[in-house]
Amino acid sequence: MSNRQEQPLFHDWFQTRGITEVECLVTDLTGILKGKIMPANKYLGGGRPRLPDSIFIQTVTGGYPDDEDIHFWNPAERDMELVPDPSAIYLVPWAEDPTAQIIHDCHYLTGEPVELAPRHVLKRVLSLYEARGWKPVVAPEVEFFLVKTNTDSDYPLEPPIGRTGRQESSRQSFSIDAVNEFDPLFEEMYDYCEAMNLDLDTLIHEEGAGQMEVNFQHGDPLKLADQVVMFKRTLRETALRHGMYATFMAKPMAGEPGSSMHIHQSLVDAEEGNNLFAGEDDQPSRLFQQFIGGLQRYLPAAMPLLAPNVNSYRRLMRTETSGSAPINVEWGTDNRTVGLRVPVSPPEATRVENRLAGADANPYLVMAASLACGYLGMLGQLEPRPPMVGSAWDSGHRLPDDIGPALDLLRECKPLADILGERFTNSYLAVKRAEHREYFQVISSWEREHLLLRV
Ligand SMILES: NC(=O)CC[C@H](N)C(=O)O
Repeated sequence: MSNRQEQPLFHDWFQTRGITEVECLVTDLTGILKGKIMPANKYLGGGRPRLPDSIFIQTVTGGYPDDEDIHFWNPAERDMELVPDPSAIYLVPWAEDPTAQIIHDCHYLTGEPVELAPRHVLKRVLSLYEARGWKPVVAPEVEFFLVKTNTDSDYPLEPPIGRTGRQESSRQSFSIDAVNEFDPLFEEMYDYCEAMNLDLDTLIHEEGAGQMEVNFQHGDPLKLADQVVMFKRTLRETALRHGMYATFMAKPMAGEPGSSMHIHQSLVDAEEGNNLFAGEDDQPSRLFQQFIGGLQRYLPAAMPLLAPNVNSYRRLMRTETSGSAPINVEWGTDNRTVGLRVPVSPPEATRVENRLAGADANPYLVMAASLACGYLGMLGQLEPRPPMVGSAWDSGHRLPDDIGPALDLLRECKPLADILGERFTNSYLAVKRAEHREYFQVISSWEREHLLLRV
């Protein structure tokens, strides 16, 4: 690829901030940032950085799927060129030397985009909307826990010590002072986010000990997925600087609720900007109903993208500490027991909040999957089931309860694979199966506790 239209823009951006170093970033399937670090002058003057496309068939532990799962794979790793997105350039506010971090797309040397890249998968879904004159709008809400640093993986995580020198020991949902326990950390987090132009809206204390949530301003899905990736990195870094870990695991502690990544979704006319989910007489539109019909039909098969780890399904179990994590695909007005909540709002803000994804998921893939399901519903004019009134905890259409059955559903769902891309879907399935097999080789403390001397 020889065009370099973005070069003058980067040149000015770098010059204004005295940038000496560039981190070229690509998100892998898990959401881990991979890439290359380059001196700024080399980045501006030289060729584009390259990576092998095998970064997209790596498991979270850095392994690769077995041969039988990967028969579709070309054994020769192909090189990809990293192409920067000029709208995804951020400062690294904690770096000593002025450093830029830029999110890149991946292209083969022939110029075709790499279908395995999560950012490409989201772009692919968005292009289907664009072709119909539709523009989806999303607002993510991301939960996380602050925990004490922990270097022994066999040892359970613990809530951190706040400014008072104490650990939280009761439910502190929405408490301002429980957030302020970590004031120096959050002050720095806000400074960093401001320096990076991340559109944070609110910060609240969630139900768990040391569990918080940030909400983002609604906007374009690609931009917001980029921002969630950047936010996770920023918060992890800030917490480390304050002697803690920030974790986005879906269920980090057994006796505490899990962490979600709720996504509010609406649809606007690309030209006029009016909300297409708002109907006549304050009623939601047919498109809105069909979007929900699509979520209900296809989300069970999309669960491996919304709940991608063994740990994700621990959040989705009905227990005393499951803490409003829904385990169904029902919908209802202002109902937090359903997977698809419709907040009470003026017609122009008509939207549905998909509450199923865990905070551990890759935001590009969560948005791609959820928007793909809604798109299929609108295309097929699917009718939703009647809205749920009252609690859906013990009723409603169930979801797969583990990653294994969830992967089986995805493998059998051709309409989703067609939208997300067949090569991507096959690779994703193979990588997740490999991770599941690897997990199964670890003998847990539960087995030692209960089986060692009894069976
Ligand atoms: N704010 C909430 O609704 C809590 C969500 C819950 N923590 C979950 O994992 O889904």
